[in-house]
Amino acid sequence: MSDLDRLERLRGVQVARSILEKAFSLQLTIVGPEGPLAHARGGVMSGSSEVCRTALFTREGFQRCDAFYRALAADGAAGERARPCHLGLASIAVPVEVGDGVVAHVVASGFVATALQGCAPADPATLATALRELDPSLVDPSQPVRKLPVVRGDREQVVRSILRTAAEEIAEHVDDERRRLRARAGTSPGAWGIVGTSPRMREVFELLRRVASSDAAVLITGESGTGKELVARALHDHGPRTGKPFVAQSCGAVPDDVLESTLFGHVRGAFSGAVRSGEGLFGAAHGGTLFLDEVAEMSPAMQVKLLRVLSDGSYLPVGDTRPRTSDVRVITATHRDLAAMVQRGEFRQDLYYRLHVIPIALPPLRDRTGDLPLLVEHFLRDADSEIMPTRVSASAWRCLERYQWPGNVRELRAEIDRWAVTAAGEPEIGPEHLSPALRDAGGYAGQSGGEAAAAAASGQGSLQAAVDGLERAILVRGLERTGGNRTRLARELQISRTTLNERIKKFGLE
Ligand SMILES: Nc1ncnc2c1ncn2[C@@H]1O[C@H](COP(=O)(O)OP(=O)(O)OP(=O)(O)O)[C@@H](O)[C@H]1O
Repeated sequence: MSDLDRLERLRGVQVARSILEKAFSLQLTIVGPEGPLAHARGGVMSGSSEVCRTALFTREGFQRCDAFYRALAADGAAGERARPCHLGLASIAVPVEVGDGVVAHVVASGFVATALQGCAPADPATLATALRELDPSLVDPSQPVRKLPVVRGDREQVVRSILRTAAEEIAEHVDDERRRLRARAGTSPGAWGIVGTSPRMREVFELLRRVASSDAAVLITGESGTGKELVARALHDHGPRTGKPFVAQSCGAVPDDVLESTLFGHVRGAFSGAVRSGEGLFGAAHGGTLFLDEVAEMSPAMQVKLLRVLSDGSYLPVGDTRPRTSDVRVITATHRDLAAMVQRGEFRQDLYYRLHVIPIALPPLRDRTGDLPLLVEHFLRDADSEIMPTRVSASAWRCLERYQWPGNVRELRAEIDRWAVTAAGEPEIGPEHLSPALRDAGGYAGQSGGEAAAAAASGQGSLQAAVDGLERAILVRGLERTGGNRTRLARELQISRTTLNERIKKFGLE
């Protein structure tokens, strides 16, 4: 259910609508920044007068009516206002104010006003001409024109106060909802369950805060392991669909027929092996969020099917002829440049526009190394291993910072999990405990002591390599500990200074 849907269902709004319809034959519409909800669905507003319905049945009439409401919502004028629509019919709009902003308008429209400032009483002949202009085939438009609801001066105040009551109820609801979301999400990074305080991540959090409470389509881009699924889940958890299902599916490397039945379900006998019907993910995620990862990998045929369900919420299970509908917020992600794919004709442009209403670009880890300390702390805490050191030496930090992290945060997490083995029982994490690629990045070549120990313990590799690895690790740590004081280190290791020098040279530790 979208935000506007919820507003339409508020009790105060329903009562106001019913009074306006029954006592005044007027329609009530909530108009958000994207226009009226009923229009967004391609429908006619409830209680529309016959004239409005007639006009709305033509494409041109629908577009003009929609443009009128959008202009009304975008109009910067403060306070209540009365305007004539494209047909010359009157409307009264009351703003819904939350904080210092206007989030929507509650509008009564489609009537003739006898004494409304800014709206001359509509003249039936002009109206009939306006209707015929929309569609010359309209049969005698003067008929519906005669049945137009009329609001006389004295009743206008009653209409306004009904609209105000509805607007106040909506404002209260939006305010409550915002406070609730702020309390849960806040703007603080940690509150999203996503670690990072770098400027790039702060921009991401700000975007998340703005879009979590809406149903707007979000396209998350970023290299593999940058946290795209984490972000999609955070959007779900901090939005109005929390508590409903969150379902994730990758579209990469999945054959079309499998992906189709996974997403849309199938009926019994639809394909060999389909002994019973199966609900697809669109059905399973009803009311919640469906996260489609690697959306760029979808075949053209699947792109058409996705476009359809995004357009009107309907889809066909494999082997079925009856369309189903589902209310799902779809969030998509890709590591590819979708805009460039559209240009090359590899991805449908119409689908692209549907998907990337709100683009969120996640930076690669190498572009936000300032977040490394927090991330490392976070994963060390997560690893919760009693034998793993929680301190990282300065030289190990140098490796972490210089490394390019092609696998991004996922790779960092795996690296830290590895330390539970390579650095078990050590006082701190040193370069020798890191993976070879990380050590190389920091200028510490060779096999680490931890690796050598792990290899020796598992009986893999030569004994000499294991002994060398251990010896090297002892020297590296010793040099760090003593600040490079070889006399002290030689004493500690109970070897001569000459032997120590030889060893240091052998392992290239000068
Ligand atoms: N900023 C972050 N804070 C904490 N954990 C993170 C962050 N970013 C990513 N992670 C963790 O890294 C791992 C990978 O994240 P995720 O699966 O969301 O990445 P992805 O971009 O969707 O990857 P792929 O494109 O390969 O599917 C997960 O374990 C996730 O929890």
